[in-house]
Amino acid sequence: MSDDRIISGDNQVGDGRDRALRPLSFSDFVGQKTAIANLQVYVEAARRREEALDHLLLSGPPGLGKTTLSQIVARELGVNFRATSGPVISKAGDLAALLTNLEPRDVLFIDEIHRLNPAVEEVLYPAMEDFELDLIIGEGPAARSIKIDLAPFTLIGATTRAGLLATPLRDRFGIPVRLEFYDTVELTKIVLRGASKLDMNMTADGAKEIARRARGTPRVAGRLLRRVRDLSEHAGDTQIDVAAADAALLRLGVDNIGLDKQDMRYLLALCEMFSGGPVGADTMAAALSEARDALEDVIEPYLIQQGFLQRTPRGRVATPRAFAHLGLSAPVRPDLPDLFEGGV
Ligand SMILES: Nc1ncnc2c1ncn2[C@@H]1O[C@H](COP(=O)(O)OP(=O)(O)OP(=O)(O)O)[C@@H](O)[C@H]1O
Ligand SMILES: [Mg+2]
Repeated sequence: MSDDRIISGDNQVGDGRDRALRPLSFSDFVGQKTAIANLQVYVEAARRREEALDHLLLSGPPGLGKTTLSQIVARELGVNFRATSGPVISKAGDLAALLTNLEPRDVLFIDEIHRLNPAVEEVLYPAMEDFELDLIIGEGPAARSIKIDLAPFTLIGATTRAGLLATPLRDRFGIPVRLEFYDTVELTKIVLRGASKLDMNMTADGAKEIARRARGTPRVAGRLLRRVRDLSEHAGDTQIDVAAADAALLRLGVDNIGLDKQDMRYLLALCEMFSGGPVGADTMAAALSEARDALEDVIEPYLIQQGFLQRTPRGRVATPRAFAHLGLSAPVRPDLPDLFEGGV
C-alpha cells in the first residue's frame, strides 16, 4: 500500500498530530454508543469493587479508535496504561518482564495481538486466567518450571483481524467489543470538534462534506481535515463550506462518495480484469501488487460495508453497485443469483 494514501485508515507518519484531537474520556468519545454504554457499566463496577476490569478485546478496521478507547478505559479506571504490541514481544521473557512490572489493576495494552508469537501466547494464558506466570528456567535436564504470582491486571488486546486469533486466546477475553464504521452524523461531530481545536472557520455543511467522504473512519476524517485546511488556506478561502471542502477533496483524489484511487484500482481490477469475480484474495493481491493483509484490513472492509464487494467462499465478487459506480454494465450472472437479483 502506498505510504501517502490519504484515505487509508492505517496509521501514518504525521498522524501523531492527531493527538491534540484525541478524545480523553468516555463522554468525549463520539459514536460506538452500545459499546461505550456497556464499557461504562463494567468500568464503574470494577472501580466500585476495587477489582481489575475483565480482559477486553477490541477489534475492527484501522483508525476506528481502538487505541484511543484503551487509553480512555485506563484513565476512567484510574490506573496505569502500559502499551506494547504483538510483534514487539518476541520472547516469553519479554512478556514476563512486562507482566511482573504491573501494579494491581493496571491496564496492559497489546496492539496487533493477532501477531503474538505462539510461545508468548502460551505464557499469556495462565497469566490472563489465574494471574500466574509459568516459566521454564534453564534447558535440558536442568530445566525447572517456576510459578510467579502476578498482580491482578486487565489485558486490553486490539486487533484488526479478530478472526486470526487462536480460540483459546479469544475465549480468555471476558469483554469482546467490535468497533463499527461511524456514520456521517458522528463523523460530522468529530470533524467539527477537530476544526474548532485547529481554529478553523468551518461551516456545518463543510464538516458534513468531509465526514461523508471519510470512509466511516475518524482517523481518515482527521487527516482529510488537516489537508483541507492546508489546501483552502493556500486557495485563500477564509471559510470552509461545502464548495471549499469539495474542491479540496477532489484535489486529494477523494471522489464524491469517499473512494480514492486505491479503491478505484481495486474495483476496476475486479470488474474489468476478472469480470467481477469470484476471485481469490491472493490473486487480487498479486494483480494489484499489494500485500494481501493490506487489502483485507484497509481496502476491503469499507468496500464491503458500502455494498461494492462481497466475500464469498469462492472469492471476492463485485456487486452491481460496483459496476454502476464505475459506469460499467454488470455482467449477467446466473451462477450468483442471490447476489445479482434485482440489480441496483
Ligand atoms: N470516537 C472518536 N471520536 C473522536 N476521535 C476519534 C474517535 N475514534 C478515533 N478518533 C481519532 O482517530 C484517530 C485514530 O484512532 P486510533 O489510533 O485509536 O485508532 P485504532 O483503531 O487504534 O487504529 P489502528 O488499528 O491503526 O491501531 C485518533 O487520532 C483519534 O483521535
Ligand atoms: Mg491503534
